[in-house]
Amino acid sequence: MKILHAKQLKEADEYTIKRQQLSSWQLMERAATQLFEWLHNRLQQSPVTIHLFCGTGNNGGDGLALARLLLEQQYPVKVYVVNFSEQRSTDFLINYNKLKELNHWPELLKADDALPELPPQDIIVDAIFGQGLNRPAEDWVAAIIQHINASKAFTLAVDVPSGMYLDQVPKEQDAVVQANHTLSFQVAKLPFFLPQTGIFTDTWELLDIGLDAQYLQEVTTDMHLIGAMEVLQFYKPRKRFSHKNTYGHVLVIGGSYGKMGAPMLSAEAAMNAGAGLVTAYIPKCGYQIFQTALPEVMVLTSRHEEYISEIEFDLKPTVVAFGPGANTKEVTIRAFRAFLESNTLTLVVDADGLNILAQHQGLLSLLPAKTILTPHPGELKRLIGAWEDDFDKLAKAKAFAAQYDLVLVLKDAYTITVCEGQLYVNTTGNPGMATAGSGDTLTGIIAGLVAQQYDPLQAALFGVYLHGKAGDLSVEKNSYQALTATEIIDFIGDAYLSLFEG
Ligand SMILES: NC(=O)C1=CN([C@@H]2O[C@H](COP(=O)(O)OP(=O)(O)OC[C@H]3O[C@@H](n4cnc5c(N)ncnc54)[C@H](O)[C@@H]3O)[C@@H](O)[C@H]2O)[C@@H](O)CC1
Ligand SMILES: [K+]
Repeated sequence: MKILHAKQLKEADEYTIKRQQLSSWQLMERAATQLFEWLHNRLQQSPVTIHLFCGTGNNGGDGLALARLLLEQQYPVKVYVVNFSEQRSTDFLINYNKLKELNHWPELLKADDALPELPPQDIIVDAIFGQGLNRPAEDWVAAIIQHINASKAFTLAVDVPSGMYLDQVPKEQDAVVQANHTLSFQVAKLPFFLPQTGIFTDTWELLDIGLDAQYLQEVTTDMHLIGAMEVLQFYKPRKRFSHKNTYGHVLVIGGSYGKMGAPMLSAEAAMNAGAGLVTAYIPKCGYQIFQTALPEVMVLTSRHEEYISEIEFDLKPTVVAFGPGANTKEVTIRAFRAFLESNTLTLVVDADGLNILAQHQGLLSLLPAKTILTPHPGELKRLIGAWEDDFDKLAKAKAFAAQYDLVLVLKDAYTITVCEGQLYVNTTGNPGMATAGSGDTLTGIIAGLVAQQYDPLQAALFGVYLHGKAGDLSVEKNSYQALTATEIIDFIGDAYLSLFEG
């Protein structure tokens, strides 16, 4: 699914109005009807007081139209117009008049007005600002937002929590509505997925308001949401007439004394993701434990007992995953450099591999095209330097990925993969996955997919999706707290199966 920029969302509106021969008021009515039905389905006429805070633009217009639909069904409704501008939008005015025709007069809120009481059992609808926000709210409007946030009432935001921008982080956090749920129109918004802005709504969902399908299909964007539908488009079914060599050979290079679990998790995950063969290249001290714990995995050892001292092997892997548990000893760095100088295989680099690249940035130009790097925020900062905010982080990540022709997987609550100027936002995963070894399993899954002939970008997108889905399926049985990396591996199979359910 596409994620659109504010300008494109406006265009989608305009095309819809033109092609479906609607008035803009009718489109707003569609939006308000969807909002109404959402609430009505849940409230079933229970007499809960609904406080609607409406701005003077179209977001406010949505709020006023919703208030009318609620009043028509006898819901107790209190409407406040946050009167921040005398320039009221046309559709705001139409809906304002329609409300008055029902003999309902909204309360106008201006600077210094007393604010209404908002008891915890009531519902607040936030329709102050939508996508049109283009500067910080004035102090008295921010005070209304703070008043909403101080209430324990359930807060439902219309389109976006008021104060949230589509393309920047708000300067003042407390001038943004803290929504319990957001009902957003048709298309997902980038700030829902970023750590600094995603915090303004606990949950969100999209309401289909019938925007022009042709426009949505044809518009080109650089932001994409990746779910089951998207990964199924490049899913490769297993062939009946095939053998283990059909599905490639992953070589996992890593491990050091005390950190042998990391490459074990990667190797096992690569196996479960479907690689034909997996070999681990580790320091000698890990030999026995590897051979005992993972009978499917072949093992080569480096000469040193406790860490990788050279990388020399006499086999032809399809893909190399370097880094899990590898350590950053000088001798390991030298071995990695020598390996990179002659390597042409697709590479996945994680953990200490990323730390080595961050410390020795000259090595970056030795990476083959479309090398997959999988940094968590700390590793990313070491690689690309500090950023001002999440939007700046994405801009810097794009530039870095372009400079070295990388597939850059930015691990986070919503992992974003960056490649050739495009952002791919993953939709699976949960906070239980913030646990030791989770990243090592992701590295293994991605390598396992490259082995099966997915191109590096597809492998990264599919790998991130499967990893998150495995985590989601696992918490259904295990809870967030008890989720471990090993369980993520155990659920890779269920994650595959879930692609074909419903
Ligand atoms: N296809 C869609 O996405 C649809 C959008 N609709 C609604 O329209 C909204 C966008 O409406 P608008 O463009 O009118 O904008 P908003 O209602 O978000 O903002 C109101 C206006 O206030 C002004 N403004 C911006 N920042 C301000 C500030 N800090 N203080 C005071 N004034 C400020 C701007 O001129 C802006 O146009 C969407 O968020 C959505 O709720 C719906 O009506 C239905 C269709
Ligand atoms: K809003």
